[in-house]
Amino acid sequence: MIVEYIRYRIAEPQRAAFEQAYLRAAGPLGAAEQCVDYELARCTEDPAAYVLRIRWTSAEDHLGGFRKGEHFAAFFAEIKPYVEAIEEMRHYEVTAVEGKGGSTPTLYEWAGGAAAFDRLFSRFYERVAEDEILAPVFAGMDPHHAEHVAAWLGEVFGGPARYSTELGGHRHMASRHLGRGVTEQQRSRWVALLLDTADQVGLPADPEFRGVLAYYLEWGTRMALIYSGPNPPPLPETPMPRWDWGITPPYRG
Ligand code: HEM
Repeated sequence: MIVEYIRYRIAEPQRAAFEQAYLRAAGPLGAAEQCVDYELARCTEDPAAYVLRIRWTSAEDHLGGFRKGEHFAAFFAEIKPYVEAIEEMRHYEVTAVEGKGGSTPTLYEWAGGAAAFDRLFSRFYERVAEDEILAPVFAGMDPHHAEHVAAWLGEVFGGPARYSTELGGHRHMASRHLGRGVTEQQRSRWVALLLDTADQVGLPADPEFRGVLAYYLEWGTRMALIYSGPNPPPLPETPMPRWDWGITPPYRG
């Protein structure tokens, strides 16, 4: 991913036409498979100053793909009159300094922090031990298993990086499922029992949180099934997944 910044200086008489032109240019720009997203911002202190920010899948995709592709002509036809007004047009690499602010609580905070995840998984594995479908799968389980899975989900939901720094990280977690031959029946029972336990231990029941929780559990258990099966993919060397609210941010009415 690469970020392109284009800075314009547009005098007052042309501003409305300039923004209208970009509204039309946004059609072909947004249709391009090389374009991740884009925004045009106007400076509040100096309204002649505009910055167009476009995230491209890569600089090569931008220059070789988009510029030579089917959408460029329609895009450029709209913005051509303003090329002279460009003050800067360059690609930037995002550094390690990036992140989210505190305007939206993390899923971890919303759930109730470490105590909530510990409560969820300690109760869950008590119930697993009494469940005829799941008990055999976890018969030889590590005594710290519930605590480790709580640390995993806490980190994935935006909490402290304990699983990746102290407990082996993404690769280790995936490796713990290798060769276990988890069945679809076991997987779906795991999900159903965990969601029911979330009710039992009083995790937030709002649609947004529960929607994301169910989304994560469906994804995670299907990944566990794949890793436990006969042809597992290579173990992940990537950082742990980080889950977010996606298109359903928390409702605070
Ligand atoms: C979202 C879904 C899942 C998550 C987040 C998850 C998480 C984990 C983690 C973090 C570990 C390693 C614990 C450690 O570091 O000691 C683990 C191990 C294990 N998982 Fe999962 N898992 C999921 C789904 C499943 C499913 C569906 C099954 C089977 C029905 C399963 C069976 C096991 C077993 C048997 C182990 C080894 C337990 C032990 O000996 O300690 N997992 N899981």
